[in-house]
Amino acid sequence: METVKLVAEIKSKISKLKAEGKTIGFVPTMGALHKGHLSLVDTSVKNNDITVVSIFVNPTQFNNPEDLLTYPRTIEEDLEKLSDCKPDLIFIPEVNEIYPEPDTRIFDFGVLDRVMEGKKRPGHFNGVAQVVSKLFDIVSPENAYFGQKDFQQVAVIKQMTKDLKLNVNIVPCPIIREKDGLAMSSRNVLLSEDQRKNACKISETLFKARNLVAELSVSQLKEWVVEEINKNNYLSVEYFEIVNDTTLEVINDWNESNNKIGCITVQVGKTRLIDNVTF
Ligand SMILES: Nc1ncnc2c1ncn2[C@@H]1O[C@H](COP(=O)(O)OP(=O)(O)OP(=O)(O)O)[C@@H](O)[C@H]1O
Ligand SMILES: CC(C)(CO)[C@@H](O)C(=O)[O-]
Ligand code: BAL
Repeated sequence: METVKLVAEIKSKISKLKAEGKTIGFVPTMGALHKGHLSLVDTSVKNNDITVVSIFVNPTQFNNPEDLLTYPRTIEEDLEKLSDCKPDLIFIPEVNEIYPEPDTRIFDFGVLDRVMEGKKRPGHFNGVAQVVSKLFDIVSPENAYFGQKDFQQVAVIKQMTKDLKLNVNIVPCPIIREKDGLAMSSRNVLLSEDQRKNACKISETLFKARNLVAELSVSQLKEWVVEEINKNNYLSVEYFEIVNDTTLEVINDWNESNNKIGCITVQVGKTRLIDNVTF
């Protein structure tokens, strides 16, 4: 496992590997790694000759300056955890390596960016698209691995790859959860002990909701989920939407689509957590 900081250096290493016919798998991350990230790395290592992991807290995707400032940074521990998964290259660039000048590109993802996280975090997915397109250009992967926890992000990145005609296969990977059901997330370390204990109510409620589909209409079920979670003093639902899992259009009737996903964002003190389940 080798750590590289410079764009020119990683590009040159990758072009040599490609000339030898090696396939490249890529796992972009913002660090503060947990078993969710490591599951993506394991999948890439299994399915590619070479795995590249990037650790870069991308400033252009943060709409909230305090969120950027408090985002957990644990590089030494991250490298330690990664060494067990045996990826080949770890790319840890400084901000000016990725943005030698400001990225002024504006992407249009239509509905994909107008609902849920796109609506609540203006500019967020534009920043994600900026950094991921730059990273794809640097790493030239055949396969890139993303977690389904960030369900909307996967949809946006698939669309970006199509729009920019990039030859990268986007591989969505399942959500890895803590024992009590809480979706693993780098931001979980920001929770107090009490907040952490109560946060499992989010996934618990989503799983219970799946059993209520036969009894409740879409709007009744949405109300039930929000009320159930908000009963807990530590949790405050920002939104819960049930959407078509491809178009992300909001669903008002169970028969509108076969493939439905319920996406939630919950404020736990100052920390925003997201999760989702299929319906
Ligand atoms: N619990 C999880 N299971 C599977 N993949 C995950 C999980 N958590 C994050 N990932 C994926 O890891 C990649 C990097 O995510 P990122 O570094 O933002 O971590 P994160 O845990 O999502 O942090 P946060 O949500 O606090 O930003 C993304 O593709 C993300 O979807
Ligand atoms: C894909 C990503 C690494 C881009 O900064 C980030 O949004 C993330 O960690 O999910
Ligand atoms: N995992 C998504 C990155 C973010 O919240 O900015």
